[in-house]
Amino acid sequence: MSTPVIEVDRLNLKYGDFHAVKDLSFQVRAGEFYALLGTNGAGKTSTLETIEGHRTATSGTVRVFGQSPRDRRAVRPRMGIMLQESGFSPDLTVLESVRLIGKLAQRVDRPERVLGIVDLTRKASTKVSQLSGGEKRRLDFATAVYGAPELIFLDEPTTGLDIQSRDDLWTAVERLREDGSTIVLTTHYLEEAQQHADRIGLMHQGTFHQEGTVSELTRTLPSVISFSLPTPAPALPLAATREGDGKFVIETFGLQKDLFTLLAWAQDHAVELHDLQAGPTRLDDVFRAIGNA
Ligand SMILES: Nc1ncnc2c1ncn2[C@@H]1O[C@H](COP(=O)(O)OP(=O)(O)OP(=O)(O)O)[C@@H](O)[C@H]1O
Repeated sequence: MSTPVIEVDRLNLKYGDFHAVKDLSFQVRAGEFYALLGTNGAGKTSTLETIEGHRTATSGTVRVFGQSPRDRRAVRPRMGIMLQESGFSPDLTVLESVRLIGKLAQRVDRPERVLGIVDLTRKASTKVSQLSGGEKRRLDFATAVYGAPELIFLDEPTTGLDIQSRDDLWTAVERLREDGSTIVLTTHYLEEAQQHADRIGLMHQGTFHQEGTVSELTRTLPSVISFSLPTPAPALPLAATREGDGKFVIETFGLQKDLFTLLAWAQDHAVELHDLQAGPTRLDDVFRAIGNA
């Protein structure tokens, strides 16, 4: 098997007496989409900054493309990093900023192509200071896209973007993946991680609370069926919790079977189930469960 793109082995990070990352180990393989998620202060940024070469580990090892991320000349041109704030000079135009990205990244590309991908072609000669928040975010995305790097870090990439821009960003990311890029995402928009990530590392207080595919993370919690009933209604065929406004919730590890039982019962009794919803656990629920663990 080929060398993983990222190897983190028993990483520890301390800020003075505070132990922010504790014995963390994980790997990201070539072409994989890995989401590093977690509660506030879990240690995601500290971990990513170490992988990106901005921070030195207190102990443990981090390898990127088999090399130390501190070896910037070897590693840096192969990674594109979209930070939460890129800090472009407000006096530069969009096109000048993209050219600067290219120089710093040391990757070959055409700035006009990159402007097209981030949908800023019409703003090429606009100064950065005059861009809207969403346009600035799309310019940040250009740092990750320029020269289609092998490894791409996306830190809260869709914050402040409208739906169209979000869809466009994910389409661009999927295209980069098709061309073989490895993606590492951090986000608090869990549905985006659920939709796009192959594997998720879920951090809490410096370590992994869970790590695995989306279905491995969500299968530990029951699926949910919810509906409202007109009153009066015959007795339900399954145990359900009654919430306010005539709403019922069934938690189940046998979603298909229980849904069938419920629908057959409704059919037999000519009962109409209002606002019927049924689905697997969402990542949000896995997160909420951390607090209850
Ligand atoms: N330079 C620093 N000095 C001292 N403590 C720090 C420093 N940077 C981070 N920390 C602490 O380390 C812990 C982990 O921080 P980190 O920014 O890595 O978390 P995070 O998972 O990215 O959080 P969030 O989701 O809130 O951005 C936090 O408790 C934070 O207060």
